[in-house]
Amino acid sequence: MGFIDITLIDIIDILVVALIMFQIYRLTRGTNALRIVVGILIVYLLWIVVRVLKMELLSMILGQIIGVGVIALIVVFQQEIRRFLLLLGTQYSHRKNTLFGRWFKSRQSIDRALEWIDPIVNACADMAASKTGALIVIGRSISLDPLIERGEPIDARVSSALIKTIFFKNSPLHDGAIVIANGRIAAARCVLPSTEREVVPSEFGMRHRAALGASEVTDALVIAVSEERGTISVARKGHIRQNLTPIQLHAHLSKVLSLS
Ligand SMILES: Nc1ncnc2c1ncn2[C@@H]1O[C@H](COP(=O)(O)OP(=O)(O)OP(=O)(O)O)[C@@H](O)[C@H]1O
Repeated sequence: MGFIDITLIDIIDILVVALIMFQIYRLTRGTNALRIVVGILIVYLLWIVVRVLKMELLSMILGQIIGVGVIALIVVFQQEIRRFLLLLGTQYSHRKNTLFGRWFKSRQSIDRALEWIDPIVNACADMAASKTGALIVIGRSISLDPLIERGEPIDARVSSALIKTIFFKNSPLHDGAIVIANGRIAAARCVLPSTEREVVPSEFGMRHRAALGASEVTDALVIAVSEERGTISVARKGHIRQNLTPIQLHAHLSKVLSLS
């Protein structure tokens, strides 16, 4: 074109910026952080306009604000930056799984993963029927050590009876979540990070917010059994599927965990 020269590098540049903006939107959607991002964009656009109009004083002030703002941003967005890096890691490892991992993954390890789905589903079905609240985190590729370390170590084979015993109302371990890692119940009484989203279904209390939160910062599957409603929900990648029947829960776990 005559006065605008667009090279391949420009197109890649625009696509990368669009991708970064989209990821920032995904991570901040529904939280206060989205408003902060919009505020920053407005200040930045204003700065560009002011510079084009050669308004020196205002341009200098806005320039200073943006300069200091970078440090303020790192402090304000600690959580989101962490999530962004985790998301990148997750996507990379997921891609590795799809391209090469599945080639080398033995049928044996998939069968092993499926072995402990039955006890989990049976326990959830029974706990839902008896309206026993529960929170179960099933780890995949991202390490859950930071959650496990804050809980009560268990290191036991996954069994339906053990899960129900842990969440039995009078059990000293029933509060918090259990974490299943490498096919073993690693710990109980684990405290999960709560979602910071403002918009969640009105019936969600702390248990379901914690399920969503843990699924936002890790690639784990998080099952919540509601004490109030006797329903089963599963959170994954920041999305939650509610009111699952035991059969639907089984199908969902089998599908997701076979791909781990
Ligand atoms: N951050 C957290 N990490 C782990 N467990 C949590 C967390 N927050 C709450 N819980 C668990 O959830 C229980 C309280 O759930 P609450 O009633 O507030 O949630 P809810 O989503 O309404 O669930 P329910 O439908 O079962 O009542 C706590 O007793 C605790 O066991």
